[in-house]
Amino acid sequence: MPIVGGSCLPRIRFRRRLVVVFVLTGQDACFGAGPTIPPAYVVVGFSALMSIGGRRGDYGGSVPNSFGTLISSLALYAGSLFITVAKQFVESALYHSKDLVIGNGPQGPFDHLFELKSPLYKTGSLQKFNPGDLFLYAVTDSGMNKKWGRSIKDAVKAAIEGGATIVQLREKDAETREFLEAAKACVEICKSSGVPLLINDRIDVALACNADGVHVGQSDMPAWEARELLGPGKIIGVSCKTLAQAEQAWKDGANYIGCGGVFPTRTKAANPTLGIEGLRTVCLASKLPVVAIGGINAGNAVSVMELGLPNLKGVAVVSALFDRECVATETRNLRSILENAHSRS
Ligand SMILES: Cc1ncc(COP(=O)(O)OP(=O)(O)O)c(N)n1
Ligand SMILES: Cc1ncsc1CCOP(=O)(O)O
Repeated sequence: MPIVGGSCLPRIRFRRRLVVVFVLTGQDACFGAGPTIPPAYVVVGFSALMSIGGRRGDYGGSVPNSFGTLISSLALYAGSLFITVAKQFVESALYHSKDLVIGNGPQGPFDHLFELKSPLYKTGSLQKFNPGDLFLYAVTDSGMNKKWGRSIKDAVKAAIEGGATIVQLREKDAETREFLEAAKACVEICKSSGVPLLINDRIDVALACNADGVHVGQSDMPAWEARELLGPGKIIGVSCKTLAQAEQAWKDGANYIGCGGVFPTRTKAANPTLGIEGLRTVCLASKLPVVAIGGINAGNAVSVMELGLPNLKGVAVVSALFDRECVATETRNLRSILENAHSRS
């Protein structure tokens, strides 16, 4: 601080100069590798010095000159030191607990660890993922939308109108440039409705259109590498069929897993079916929220929701929404079925 020069200090007695120097330098000081001195330390140091300096009665009577002031200052100092040490202790415990599995439950008790360690968390710019958004996950398919004469943009608009809570652009056949243009338009639509938009597989497209995140499969870029590229504020979903894959997704910093195919589907070729029991097994082991996918429609969605597992947050659907004439109507219908089932469970 440039003003901590003797000539810049006001004309005051030596002890009070000492106090001013202490206050001005103390606010940026560090003890060894420890934390920055919080303002409370500075205040305490200030009042302690004033109480010592005050013994000779040279401060004009505005600060009480007492041993009590010194004692309460020291008590305040001890209190704030305790809070700092306790905070470090808890953060360190969370850090070292990252890979602990507690029972077989789905709770994932330390899943906020990543956010705690993130610098963005401290600046308040970390976008929090809400697992409840997985409730009705609309996953697009360019082939189906073409078949019904819809653009990706219109399909996404209709799904949101019908009540989709999150959208994924899964455009397997699209050219990159065409896909990026469509993705940018969908980002705008989703942003204005407060619905997160994820891109299937294409981290490059997700970055270019500033999507809310990506969904990756077991043969795509590993989630931890996607996380490094996207940063802590983006949503990452991983397809998982096994307990080991679910465990890995958690370790890699994913936000949720997509588990399926639960029922047989024609949308994804050569995709083994897990069945409801397979879904249950993965959900019970997963420390991340789960969305079920594969052959889910208005006729069987209730059997998925009725599993009643706390980390099974919803269903992801392609053909039951997009291989239909009216996307908004199908989405609305499925949403109401899910809500009814949810309120009963
Ligand atoms: C929510 C959700 N879950 C699973 C998948 C399947 O993803 P992936 O294994 O990458 O297969 P493709 O979608 O790429 O065929 C998904 N897309 N979404
Ligand atoms: C992408 C994907 N991953 C597992 S099953 C599946 C297809 C889901 O499509 P649909 O909802 O039409 O069965």
